Amino acid sequence: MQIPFQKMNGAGNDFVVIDNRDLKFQLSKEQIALLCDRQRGVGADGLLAVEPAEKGADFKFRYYNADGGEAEMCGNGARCFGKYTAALLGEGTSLVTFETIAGTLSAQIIGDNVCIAMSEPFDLALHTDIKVDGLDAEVHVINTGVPHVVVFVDDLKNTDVLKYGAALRYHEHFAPAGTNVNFTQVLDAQHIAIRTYERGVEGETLACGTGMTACALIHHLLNDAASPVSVDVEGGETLEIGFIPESDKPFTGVTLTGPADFVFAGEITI
Ligand SMILES: N[C@@H](CCC[C@H](N)C(=O)O)C(=O)O
Repeated sequence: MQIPFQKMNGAGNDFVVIDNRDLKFQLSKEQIALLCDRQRGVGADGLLAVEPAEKGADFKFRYYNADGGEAEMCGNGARCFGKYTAALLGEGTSLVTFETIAGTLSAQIIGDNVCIAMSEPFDLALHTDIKVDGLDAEVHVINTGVPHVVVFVDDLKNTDVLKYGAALRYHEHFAPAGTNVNFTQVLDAQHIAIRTYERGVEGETLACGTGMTACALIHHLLNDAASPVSVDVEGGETLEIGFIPESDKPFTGVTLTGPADFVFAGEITI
């Protein structure tokens, strides 16, 4: 089977994007994992497929992790998907809507950046009693489209993201679905840095959009940060999270703004 693809990058989180509007590709988990394999395939943290909308939006968004498993949403992927599908709709398109498992979202193209209107967060739990050996820090939980754990640390650079990330990702509390795990350091009231262990990649990625959203929102709840919060990611970029705090639910109006870049286009036979 020959598959034309576009390789894209959102703040160092990279994706294979395929146009499947005619649903001609029915890829298995193994085939998706092969496309994402950095030695045997194109290489990426995940695969995005553009499919026809079913609920009135412009498109349907499908996201698969590098292991071939489908996830509900991907923040950096959503920015890449927004930029890719805006180009499909024609030059000058600045707003695209798409259906994800986490709800219908929109992407606004603003110069080189893309701003995603995110789904309403849920499953918020601050100061949980979840513990892992050797990690002396509180664990906070929130779902920003996919499940996330947030741990505040004083020394992000020297935090063992792989060890503690894997311990929390596979913690019985989150079984069987598992969770993504973010370590975050407060730089100042409006500025944090994060490193993320991603479920489905089973390692650290250079950025995680839903993860930085989770960290910024919990930074607001615990430390009273105002909107927007700037977030430094391991890939070197700084992105912005906006939100409207609510009295009767965690947040509305959550936005994720950052880069989305075309890297190269190609065709692969699998
Ligand atoms: N890279 C992502 C999140 C992708 C999904 C995640 N690995 C999961 O399985 O929940 C992002 O930018 O949000």
